[in-house]
Amino acid sequence: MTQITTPELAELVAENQALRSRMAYLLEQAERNHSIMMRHQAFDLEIVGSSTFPELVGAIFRNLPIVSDLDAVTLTLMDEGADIMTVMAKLGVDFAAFPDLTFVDNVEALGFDLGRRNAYTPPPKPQLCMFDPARHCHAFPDAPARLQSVALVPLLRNKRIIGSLNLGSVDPARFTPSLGTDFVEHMASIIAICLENVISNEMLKYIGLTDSLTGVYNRRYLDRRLLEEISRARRQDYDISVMYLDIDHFKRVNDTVGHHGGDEVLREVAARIKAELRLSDALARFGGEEFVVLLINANLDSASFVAERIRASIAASMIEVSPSVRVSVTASVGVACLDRRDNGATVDAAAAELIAQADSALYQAKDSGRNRIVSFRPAA
Ligand SMILES: Nc1nc2c(ncn2[C@@H]2O[C@H](COP(=O)(O)OP(=O)(O)OP(=O)(O)O)[C@@H](O)[C@H]2O)c(=O)[nH]1
Repeated sequence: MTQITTPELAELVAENQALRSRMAYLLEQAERNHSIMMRHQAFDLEIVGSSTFPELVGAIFRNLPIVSDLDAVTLTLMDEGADIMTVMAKLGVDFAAFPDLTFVDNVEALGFDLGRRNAYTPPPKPQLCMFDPARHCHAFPDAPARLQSVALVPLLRNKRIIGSLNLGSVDPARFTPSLGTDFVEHMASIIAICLENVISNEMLKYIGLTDSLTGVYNRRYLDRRLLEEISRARRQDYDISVMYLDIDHFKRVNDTVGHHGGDEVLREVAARIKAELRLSDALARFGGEEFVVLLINANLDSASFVAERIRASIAASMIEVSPSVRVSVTASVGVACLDRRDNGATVDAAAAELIAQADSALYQAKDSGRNRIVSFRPAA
């Protein structure tokens, strides 16, 4: 039997200790990686589950800095023609709540190295580099102090660049050109899918709620909104009114200037009505040459006052339907205010009643000569 000498024993003990501490270190690393992976999985699940644009963008800005231990996260989205911004604003998205979200109207403004591109050119790679305020001011409009290194990661859908996910750190070694980009590319691909998904959902929602000719809301939207507003007005005890507007002798307008000219008149009338309203009011085309306006926090007198302003603005000047053709139009308006003494009626019944009252006032306006407003006065 061989004897272990004291020095050999000491060496073995030291080796054992080194192995133990190495194993403890590896275990700690594995646990850390596991917890990072779990956090990222939870993040992925949250963004995949976001059904609206503000929900998704909010989740990214709120969680990604924590999950990925970042000091700045911003998003730049491609929005040629400002369609996304317009639709989101119409759907009530408050952009002031997302200062780290910006839009550009051309892909060059994203700052990627695009070179000469054709259908076969691979998509641009993420840029990992030191933060340069002059070069990166668009990606980080509100860069935190001491920002040192950044990653600008293209958001790609079917090789199309839909934007850029911009990550920043105060650690200069966090994003360097020599670092692998698989991880950030994977993260950006999930974010890109989610963004494309919610944006197209919001677009569909918008198309389903708006009138394609005039761009104002359609009847479906107003019917739904009216129910919500009646419930809220009852709860919070304020007045809401409805205005039913019909262009006078519109058949004659069409006969005179043609159907396209008539369409132009409808657009201009919608614009003139809108110009007299507050942001909280809702304007819808109910069909044909009829528009309905829902006025929030307006009693019969103030709604009638707004209606008179609208009537006057439509009658005030001729509408140019083409460079050489102009036409004069007038409109009749019926106005009614929600009767809040009648709290027993269901919200549906109250909505139908309110519209019917405005409609009957409109008929009176037509009957008594057109180009006028009539307010519905309920029996005392
Ligand atoms: N250009 C255009 N015309 C439309 C549209 N929808 C409905 N109309 C026309 O609107 C006209 C409505 O005519 P009427 O309902 O008879 O009413 P009016 O001529 O406005 O007469 P009063 O309402 O009684 O003042 C019809 O000629 C429809 O063809 C549209 O989207 N575009």
